[in-house]
Parts: sequence; structure tokens; C-alpha cells
Amino acid sequence: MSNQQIPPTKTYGPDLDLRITDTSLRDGSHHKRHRFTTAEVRDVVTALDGAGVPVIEVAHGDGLGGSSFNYGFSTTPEQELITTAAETARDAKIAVLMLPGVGVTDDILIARDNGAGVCRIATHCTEADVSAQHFGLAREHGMETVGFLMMAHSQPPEVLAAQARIMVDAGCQCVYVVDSAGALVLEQVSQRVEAIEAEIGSQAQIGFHGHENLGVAVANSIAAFRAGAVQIDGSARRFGAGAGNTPVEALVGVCDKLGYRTGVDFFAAADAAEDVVRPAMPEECLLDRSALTMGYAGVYSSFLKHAAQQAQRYDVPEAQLLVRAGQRKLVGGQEDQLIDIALELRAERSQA
Ligand SMILES: CC[C@H](O)CC(=O)C(=O)O
Ligand SMILES: [Mn+2]
Repeated sequence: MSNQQIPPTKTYGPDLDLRITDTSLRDGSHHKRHRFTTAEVRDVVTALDGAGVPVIEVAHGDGLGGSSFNYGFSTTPEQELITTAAETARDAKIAVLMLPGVGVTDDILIARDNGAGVCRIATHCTEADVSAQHFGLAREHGMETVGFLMMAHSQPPEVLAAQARIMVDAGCQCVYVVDSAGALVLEQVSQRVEAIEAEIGSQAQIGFHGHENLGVAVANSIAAFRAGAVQIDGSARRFGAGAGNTPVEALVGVCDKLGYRTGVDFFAAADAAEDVVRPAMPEECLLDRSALTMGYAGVYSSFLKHAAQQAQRYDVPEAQLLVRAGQRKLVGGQEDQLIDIALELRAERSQA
């Protein structure tokens, strides 16, 4: 099977070239409107763990503490889902993600007590400073740490590198370039990874989290890996916000063909995606006009469902709403501004 063309510049460890984290039970939760049940979590974790996926992320789609009016309420408390995942996994580590301010430090400690081993702290890519105490706390309590620099397309490589430095100095062990809008394309990914690598060297690892809005998430993930990222996110059948994330099963297949070791069994991952994850979801995650517009205009993928709701409520075109959200450079947490934009579009129409 192996037909390696370009040897990796960096590897995750002696047995793995890259470590995959599946986020269908966290980013995929957006697509399910945060309605995962413990039975679904048990089935998905069993299947992904059995396929050899080394890390599985579980939380509300907007991270710990996300269950709220602003983001949508979870039907099952996320800590129950985390407990179920941790009790089910035989080999996989369970990861949680949190945005400081959406969740609080206690959420991290409760998740750790419930069996989470990896603590991922996400900030907008110019606000890494708000993550410092969270990395310290997680490390103190024996958790592995990952930092998410979200909306990475919105800043040049040197800004991301400076923000990565802040996270690493605070105790972050792997800084992710997070393409929240699915707006980055190939070299735009590798340049960001290379700039971070130049700044942090071997002090921490680098990761990449892609979204499929422009249809290049697998290619972007390979570009990130070749530039030095050794932790790569994906999602079974790509379930995630917007058009979803990098499809794990496709990423594994591509890595097999390039000779990059993921430790994941391609056929078992394909079965998990089709037989277990797909039935847990209401419908397929589409790469449709709205998702494409998000990638093209640089809009936070988690806005998709909110934009659809407001477009319908105020009877305005969803694509125009998303384009304006991109122009306003909205970031996570500003979902309510979609209402402003919808009202603006409606007022313009009635004046015309
Ligand atoms: C929970 C914040 C956010 O959705 C993290 C993420 O997956 C992204 O920015 O893509
Ligand atoms: Mn995401």
C-alpha cells in the first residue's frame, strides 16, 4: 500500500507520523444541534476507538459551557457524554475543548474527573493571552494541552506565530492553526505552520484543524503535515460546522497512499463513518452554496445554522447575510450580530 512520495519533515512519535483527533462528537455536534445521546456517544466511541483513532473529542459544539440561549442547549449534559466516552474508550484519549469565557475553569476540572485527558483551549487568533491560566491549570492537573488559534485565515503568518508563542509560554503543548471558516487554501496553510514552527521550534507541536467549505480540507491537512504539523483534526464523514471538517476516513486513506502512518485502519474508519456516525446524524453535511460562501467570504463555520435561522426568520438571502458577516469580520460569540445584518438587509430591501 505504501507509496511514500515526500518524507515527513516531522513526526508525531516513533510509531505515528501524525496523530489524528476525531471531532465528530464536538464539532459535529453543531450539525446535530447539540443533541447527542449517551447511546450515540457510546456507539461512535466504540467504532472510532476500534478503528484506532487515537483521540476523540467530546463536548457541546461550542465547547464546554456552550449549552446556552446564545449557542443552543444540549439535550444531554456534555459532562455525561464525556463520562460515557471515557468509560467506553479502550485506547483512545478523550479530549475536550473550551473557549475561555464560554466555559469556566471548573468545567475543565470536572471534565478531567470524568475522564478527559486532553484539554484544548480555543481563542480567536489575536487573543491567545486569555488562554494562559487555562493551560497552567490543565497542566497542573495532569492533562495534555492543545491551543486553538481560531479564524487563522484572518491574520498573516507572523501574527499567528506571535500568538503561538504566548500559548506555548503559558504551557500549551501543541498549537493548532484553526481554519474555522474553511477559507485557507494549501500554501496559506503551510506558510502559517512554517511561521509557527520558526517561532516555537521543538518547544511544542503544531496542529491543523480544517473545515471543508472550499472542498480542500484533506489537501490542506496534508499541506499542514508536510510543513511540520503532527496533530491533525478530522471528523468521521466530515460531520462538523459549515460543510464539516476534514473527513477522517478520507484523510486516513490519503495518508496510507502517501505512506504516512496514522495508526488508523482505513476500512474500519470507513465503516464507522458510514454505519455508526451517519445514522446518528439528522442528514448529510452538505458542501452547498451557503457552506461554500462561508469559505469564500471567510465566515466562522459555526454561524451556518444561526444564519439559516435568521435568514428564514427575516426573509433575507442567506448567502448575502453570510457575505456581510465576512465583511464585518465577525468572530465566534457574535452570533447575535447576524440578526443586525438580517435587519439591515430587510431595511435595504424595503427602501429599494
Ligand atoms: C468551539 C469553538 C470553535 O467552534 C472551534 C472550532 O472548531 C473552529 O474554530 O473551527
Ligand atoms: Mn471547527
